[in-house]
Amino acid sequence: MQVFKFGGASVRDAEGVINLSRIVSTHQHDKLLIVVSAMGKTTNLLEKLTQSYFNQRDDAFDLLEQAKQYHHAIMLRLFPDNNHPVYHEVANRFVEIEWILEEPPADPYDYLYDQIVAVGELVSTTIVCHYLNDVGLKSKWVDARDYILTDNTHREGRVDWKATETRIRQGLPELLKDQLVITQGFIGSTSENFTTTLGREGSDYSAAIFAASLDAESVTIWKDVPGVLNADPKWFDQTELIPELSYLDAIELTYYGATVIHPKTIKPLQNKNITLYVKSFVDTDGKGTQIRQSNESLPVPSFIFKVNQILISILPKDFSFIVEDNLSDIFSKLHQHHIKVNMMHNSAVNFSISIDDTGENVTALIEDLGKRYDVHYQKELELITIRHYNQQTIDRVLVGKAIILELKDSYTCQLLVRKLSI
Ligand SMILES: Nc1ncnc2c1ncn2[C@@H]1O[C@H](COP(=O)(O)OP(=O)(O)O)[C@@H](O)[C@H]1O
Ligand SMILES: N[C@@H](CC(=O)OP(=O)(O)O)C(=O)O
Repeated sequence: MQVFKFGGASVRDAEGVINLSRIVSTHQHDKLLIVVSAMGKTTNLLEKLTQSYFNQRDDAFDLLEQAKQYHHAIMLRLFPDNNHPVYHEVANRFVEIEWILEEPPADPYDYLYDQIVAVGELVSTTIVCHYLNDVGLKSKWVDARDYILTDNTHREGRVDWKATETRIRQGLPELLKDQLVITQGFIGSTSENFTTTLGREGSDYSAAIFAASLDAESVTIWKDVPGVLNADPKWFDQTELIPELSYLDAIELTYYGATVIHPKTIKPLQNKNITLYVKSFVDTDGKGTQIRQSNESLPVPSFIFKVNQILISILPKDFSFIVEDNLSDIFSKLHQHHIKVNMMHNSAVNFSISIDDTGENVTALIEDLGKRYDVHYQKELELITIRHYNQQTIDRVLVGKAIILELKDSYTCQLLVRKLSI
């Protein structure tokens, strides 16, 4: 059997859903599990709605209305009969958010976030599943929360692999025998049946969880790019397609921030030796990228750009050394504030980290660190990672930039840079 994953970009409008059905129809004789994300930018919108509700601002209902209208417009194109059951089912999903909004917030933010934001995936899969059935592709809607079990770390649920594998193996092979199975990416549930999410862009990871648990032959992630390129085309012109990639290089590229695949996706597939294809949903005949076990190294240098970096330098107040005790304290604070380090460097009296400048939680971290250390920071930096670098590639990315911090090992060069004002 195979697993397909369609992200938000692929189902951002009615044409996207029609295109999905075309792709699926060419595989209708295969056993196929289809993982779908929320449509377009729905997750961002529901995230905004959650913030608005939690802070008791008055636009939460307007944002909900926007989400409803957006999906309604898509449904009008796909389901001309306005008595079609999809309208009622989707309306019921949005009612779950309305119920939450009607009471003042009494639960922690992260918990509320998961209950609200998950509706994006529940709605998109309802629409996709009805459409596939309408065009003659027999499909069964499955609630991913019945299969993917996590701990209760809301917004970053950690998968209970044993329980998840057992549920998936018990339930899904039978359903896959004579129909397509459509389910949600990104969402799971705790053992007490509370909805959790797996972290932003986590639908790729969901696809890998289902595939690994079902010993799938392959996973195909359908994207708006021809495959994995040697840089994000949004930042770099003249990108090259990487036709084949080893699991190791794919893990490294995504770890350093190549957002084309969620970083947690590769490992479960590597463990089961399942091939991952990244293909274009626009040019479906294109070869795309094949990721599998290989000793071949990356054929071309690859670039990863991360903007909006903040470099935080942490110094003990009494000019003592940065020792294990300080380091363990700093790492535990990073963990408490849910902060991922993109680059780090230490000297005897200074520990520096580059992180995404995500606003409130970074401010809280700096305040917290300030209680025990002297803390300095520089904002608006850019982190450039080059995998399989050489001097020419370094020179190419440094035009108009000044290096703040540079780290190199035999395969990877990381440059934290500031734009030079002209
Ligand atoms: N190395 C890369 N190769 C291809 N695309 C990349 C790369 N790095 C980042 N991207 C970006 O990833 C995007 C696709 O991922 P994403 O927007 O998350 O898709 P989806 O929402 O469908 O899951 C592309 O539009 C591209 O801008
Ligand atoms: N909808 C979620 C999960 C996801 O993976 O989406 P996408 O496949 O569109 O990146 C998000 O936007 O974070």
